[in-house]
Amino acid sequence: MTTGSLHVVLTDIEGTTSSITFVRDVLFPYAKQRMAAFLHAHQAEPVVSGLIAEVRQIAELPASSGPDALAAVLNQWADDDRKVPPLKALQGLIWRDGYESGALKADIYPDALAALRAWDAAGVPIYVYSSGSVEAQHLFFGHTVEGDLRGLFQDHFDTLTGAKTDPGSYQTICAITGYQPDEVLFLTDNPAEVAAAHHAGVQVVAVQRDGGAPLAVPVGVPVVSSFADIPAAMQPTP
Ligand SMILES: CSCCC(=O)C(=O)COP(=O)(O)O
Ligand SMILES: [Mg+2]
Repeated sequence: MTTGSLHVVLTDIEGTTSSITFVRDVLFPYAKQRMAAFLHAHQAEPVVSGLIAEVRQIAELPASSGPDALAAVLNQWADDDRKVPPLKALQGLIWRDGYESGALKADIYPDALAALRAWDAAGVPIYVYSSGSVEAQHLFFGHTVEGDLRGLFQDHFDTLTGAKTDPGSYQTICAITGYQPDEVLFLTDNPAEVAAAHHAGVQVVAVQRDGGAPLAVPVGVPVVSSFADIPAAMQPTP
């Protein structure tokens, strides 16, 4: 743990700022139920057709595979919570309608919102790193139960920057944002992400929400159940 040397926040979404329940029980089913129809309707559009080509390549499907076969693969990936970039991008495209119609409203833990607002007010830059696509992250924070929160964030990263379980991804984010790893406070609920960021030299606080099973984290990494419990020595300053 360091004192007074943290100058930027990098946060995960699902299980950290916001509940796993909303993502798994609301967002994922919403996309799953609409995946086949979405592919049928939009397969000729350049963005969607590029994503379909990626799915075919990753799943080793023939070029003749149609929307129903593709949707079956994509929905299985979603059920397995695979963080495959074209799946995450397609989910984001499908969620757009739900957010814009008001059918979807993202949640955010009150303690997370309070801390994010306080850091932002103090001039601490806040970045998001989630497996959800950058597009999905904008939609998520643009349509929360607390209104449009996009202004809190400096920028967003997704798995196009690299897997969240790869230490190199955190080094890439540091290079892009211009911070040294030990200046970055990363918040996440995922032990594999904790380990990867810690390995990269990033300062990590593990977040364990809703009384889940104890997180196995490297020695010295604090585990909190609320952003309000982030140790004073790890509070970022501008
Ligand atoms: C941007 S909201 C959707 C979240 C999502 O699709 C996901 O896979 C959650 O991943 P995270 O890295 O935020 O735990
Ligand atoms: Mg998470």
